[in-house]
Amino acid sequence: MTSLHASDVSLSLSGQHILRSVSLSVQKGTVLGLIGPNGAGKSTLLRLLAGLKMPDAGELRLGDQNLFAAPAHWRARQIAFMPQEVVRPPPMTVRHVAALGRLAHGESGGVAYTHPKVTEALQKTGLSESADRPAHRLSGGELARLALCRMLCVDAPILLADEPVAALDPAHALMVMSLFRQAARMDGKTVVIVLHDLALAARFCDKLVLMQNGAVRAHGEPEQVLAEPLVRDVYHVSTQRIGRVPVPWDLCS
Ligand SMILES: Nc1ncnc2c1ncn2[C@@H]1O[C@H](COP(=O)(O)OP(=O)(O)OP(=O)(O)O)[C@@H](O)[C@H]1O
Repeated sequence: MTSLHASDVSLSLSGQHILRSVSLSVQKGTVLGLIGPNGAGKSTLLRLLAGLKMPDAGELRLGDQNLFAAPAHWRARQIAFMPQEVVRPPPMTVRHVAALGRLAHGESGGVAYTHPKVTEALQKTGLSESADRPAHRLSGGELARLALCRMLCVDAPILLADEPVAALDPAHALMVMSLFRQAARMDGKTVVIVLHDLALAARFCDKLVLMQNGAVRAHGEPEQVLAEPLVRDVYHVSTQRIGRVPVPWDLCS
């Protein structure tokens, strides 16, 4: 049930084609990286996969269930979504903000606040010691980890995260990418992550979808998708390899 599929999905906004016949599948227990240049359509596609926006054409399915035919409260328990823009929360403790993730299960107040999933998510995101701090005073990177923590508190089988490591230092970025991989491998979650860091994409994702101008330019194993000619053509950069991991090196004219 927890595989996620987009079939021939298209969307126009303000008269512009934003997504053009996009198809992809993500299997349970795998991490899919969604990569591509700024404006390629990654966030828009992720919002569609989360059921937050309907396509003009095409179909989105969770297993064999049409995403938009299912009730919203069912979707809220199946899919946890971390948006690109992390909003500074009102004056509440870190644990209170994390516990908002339990609203998907109709849980609030003390039930949510003391839920074992909240304690576990705080620990996994390195926020246990900050649990009683005011969340609105956190740094940008700490806020990003809190958004991730709240997403984990939902305990949904599908995790969709839009640039979850963009604001993180290298240690926390590695920790979060390991966390996603572990969620897929150990807990059988279905994970889709929007990423700009090609090295992290190569190392931690099972499959990559490379988007360009609202369409899928390439999809498959990281080594195929991150082949030098393709990266050069789409991103206009050359790469140097550290082992099998490509690192953007120079701008190409
Ligand atoms: N409401 C809207 N109306 C018109 N155009 C929009 C709207 N929302 C997004 N777009 C356009 O759709 C395109 C894709 O945006 P999207 O945010 O999905 O790209 P992205 O690949 O996530 O980019 P980035 O890497 O910069 O975050 C962009 O050109 C953007 O300007």
